[in-house]
Amino acid sequence: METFDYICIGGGSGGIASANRAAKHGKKVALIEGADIGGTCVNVGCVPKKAMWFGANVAEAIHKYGPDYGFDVTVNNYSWEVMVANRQAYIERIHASYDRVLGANDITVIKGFARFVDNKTVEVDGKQYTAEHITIAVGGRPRFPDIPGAELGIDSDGFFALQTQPKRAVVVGAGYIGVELAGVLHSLGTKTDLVIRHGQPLRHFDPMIAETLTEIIDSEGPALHKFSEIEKVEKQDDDSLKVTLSTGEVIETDVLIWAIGRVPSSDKLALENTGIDTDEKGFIKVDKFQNTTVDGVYCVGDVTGHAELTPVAIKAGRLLSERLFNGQSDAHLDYNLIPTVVFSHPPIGTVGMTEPEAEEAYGKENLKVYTSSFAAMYTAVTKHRQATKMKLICAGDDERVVGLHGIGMGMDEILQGFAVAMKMGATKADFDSCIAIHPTSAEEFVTM
Ligand SMILES: Cc1cc2nc3c(=O)[nH]c(=O)nc-3n(C[C@H](O)[C@H](O)[C@H](O)COP(=O)(O)OP(=O)(O)OC[C@H]3O[C@@H](n4cnc5c(N)ncnc54)[C@H](O)[C@@H]3O)c2cc1C
Ligand SMILES: NC(=O)c1ccc[n+]([C@@H]2O[C@H](COP(=O)([O-])OP(=O)(O)OC[C@H]3O[C@@H](n4cnc5c(N)ncnc54)[C@H](O)[C@@H]3O)[C@@H](O)[C@H]2O)c1
Repeated sequence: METFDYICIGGGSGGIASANRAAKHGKKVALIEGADIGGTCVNVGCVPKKAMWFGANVAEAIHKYGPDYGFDVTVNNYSWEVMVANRQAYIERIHASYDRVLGANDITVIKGFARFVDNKTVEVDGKQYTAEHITIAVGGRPRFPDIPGAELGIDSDGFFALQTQPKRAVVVGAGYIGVELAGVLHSLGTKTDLVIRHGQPLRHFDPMIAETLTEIIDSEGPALHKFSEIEKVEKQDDDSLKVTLSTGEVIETDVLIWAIGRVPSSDKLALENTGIDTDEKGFIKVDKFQNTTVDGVYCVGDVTGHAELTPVAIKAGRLLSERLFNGQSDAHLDYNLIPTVVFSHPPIGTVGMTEPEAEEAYGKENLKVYTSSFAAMYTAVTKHRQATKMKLICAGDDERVVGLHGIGMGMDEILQGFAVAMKMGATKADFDSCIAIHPTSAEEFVTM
């Protein structure tokens, strides 16, 4: 049995970050990864998604907005294949950079899937490893529904594996992934249908966001099928799919993409050999220090079920190593005010409470809500005017900003700085005291 100071199971966002930080503090570290280094974010998540979102924006600039800026362009061809090749080459460079850093930090990378033998021992391909400290960072995987023909569909991993552009696609799910993938496909020219169970996508976001996104999708596409579930999927003679909705509607398509949520990958760890508890969905239970129910075993990232975002996994992993190996006994992640962006068309940025959440927390009478609505200037000079909407939710006599929400072009890049201000406890007066940058969309947040 090989012994380390620290073992991280899962070479994704959380595992790599925690392993590198522990090694920086002089520890002998092993990182166990069964698939590609970088995990979900690098291989089948944030990175390839964002690359394709940029591609979709190029398509919109050429086809939708370019003509009104005076461009008379003839596009000879759009090659999905070229885009995929360049995207994957970029991902290969990220792999190489990870390998370099892990190597420079003297981290032992063990290829294979780990399972627990007992609280202190893990096994990979028949070989056993032990460490005083073990962190689980195994992330999750997409969920498939239990309906006839579900297996004929693909998930977000399958979407990134597509080597040619589908002419037609049905995307199912009203969350981040459904909205983002449907937006990308639609902008790149695939005839896209987005099927959702309720009346609006992203309905857990602030109502202004969900309403505005719905209005924009209703007018610009993709085709939105509300209050609809998929009843069955059938393969046709020409290999296309026939998708029957609960409304009786039938859609013929080339690909069906399930984006109905993800499940934690805790089920393959043989946790029954340990005292590690999970909840009923399989998420590993942790306290605020990322401790599991077993001493010396910790857990970070998506498999904890808290805020499934890459920077959250990274930060939790680094802070854990600071606590374990650098004497920072109180180091832990503050899960409040986590900013998040949905790369929809247009993008959405949100940090803090939604209006209903703030009403619940502070009482409606103690809130002041400021809003702004205008056409994004980039689109205002074209015939494709697109709304931008912003909202500030302020609480108490000092009008502390407790929620900031926006949908519109540029919102993805606008959010970060305002999130810093909110972390520092900014009030409406602080926002007002800052001089606007003109002409931008961001200035609306300081001129409401
Ligand atoms: C389509 C999509 C788009 C996304 N876009 C964004 C975005 O724009 N911004 C953002 O912040 N987040 C985004 N996310 C979420 C983000 O990818 C995750 O929150 C993040 O990757 C979680 O990191 P993690 O370390 O918990 O797990 P992961 O990154 O999933 O890494 C877990 C790793 O563990 C490995 N593993 C699993 N079981 C074992 C085992 N038994 N032994 C060894 N290794 C194992 C897996 O192979 C995997 O590599 C997106 C996710 C998806 C699916
Ligand atoms: N931009 C980003 O930061 C980004 C992008 C993608 C994913 N993520 C992260 O990954 C997580 C997972 O994303 P996701 O989109 O898979 O999950 P999600 O939980 O955001 O959305 C899943 C959606 O599927 C719906 N759904 C569930 N069962 C269904 C069924 N049987 N039929 C139809 N619809 C069904 C749900 O109502 C929900 O709207 C997100 O919560 C987010 O934290 C982040």
